Amino acid sequence: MTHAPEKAAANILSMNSIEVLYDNVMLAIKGVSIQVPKGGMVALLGSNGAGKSTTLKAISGLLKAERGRVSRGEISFDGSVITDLPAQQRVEMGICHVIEGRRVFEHLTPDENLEAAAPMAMNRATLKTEKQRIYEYFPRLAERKNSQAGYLSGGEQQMLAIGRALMTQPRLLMLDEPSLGLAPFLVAEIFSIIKKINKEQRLSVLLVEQNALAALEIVSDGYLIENGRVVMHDTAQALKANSDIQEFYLGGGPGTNFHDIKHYSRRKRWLS
Ligand SMILES: Nc1ncnc2c1ncn2[C@@H]1O[C@H](COP(=O)(O)OP(=O)(O)OP(=O)(O)O)[C@@H](O)[C@H]1O
Repeated sequence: MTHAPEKAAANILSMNSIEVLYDNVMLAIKGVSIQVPKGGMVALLGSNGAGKSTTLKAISGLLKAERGRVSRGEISFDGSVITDLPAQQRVEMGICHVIEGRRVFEHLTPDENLEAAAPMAMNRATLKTEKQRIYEYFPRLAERKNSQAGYLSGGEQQMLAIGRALMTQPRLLMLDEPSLGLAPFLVAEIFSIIKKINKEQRLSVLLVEQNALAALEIVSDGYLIENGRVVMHDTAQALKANSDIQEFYLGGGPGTNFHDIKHYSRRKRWLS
């Protein structure tokens, strides 16, 4: 593993030597430690099956629904240990996990989707202000706010999924593959909005992505996970300049196809 970037800011999330077991036998995460600074934006990169989604589920508490559990290590959120807390309690603390696949209520309008995501205790005036704030970040959603969400494009549904997450007024936003299946121009649009929200609201973001090129444009630093382990952690700038990362994840090497490159010795070492 390369050296970690130096950090002065306090961390909103600290995950220390976490192991995750599925079905009591399948060790999916093997001693992962990651930190997200308050107001920071960090990426979790890696290929299919590396353990990125499992890491997010360990933080949000969604493992239980999949017969998974944290078998070792500790997770702290803003100084409090949350490793064994129920998922709902973590939501109330401000942890919001947008799972892969842009889940929205397809039969409702975007406006109704946003309202349904708001905490029960939110009053009408705040609800209106919060929706307005989200429409300002996502003008495309404002244009379609009274259409049926099921008829929105993939990019608009992803915007709505993020908008729904923002309605919960999170302190840590975790996004799982927001770029999945989207055209590059839409990925660029959505990522620049995420960056804007991070900067303007000082919202801490943990971004899981296979699209390393897009992710490294907006985060301050990133962790590379392979086979359930962190194999590299560095600043986004250093990761972009790293020849292994360029070869295997940024398409800069001799082969961009996974089947072409999987025999490279360094990556084989990461996967061992
Ligand atoms: N519910 C589950 N039960 C058993 N094994 C699982 C479960 N979910 C994931 N795994 C296994 O855990 C490992 C990590 O999977 P995970 O979904 O976290 O990877 P990922 O990096 O998010 O990959 P992808 O980008 O394909 O979603 C994989 O080997 C996967 O098969």
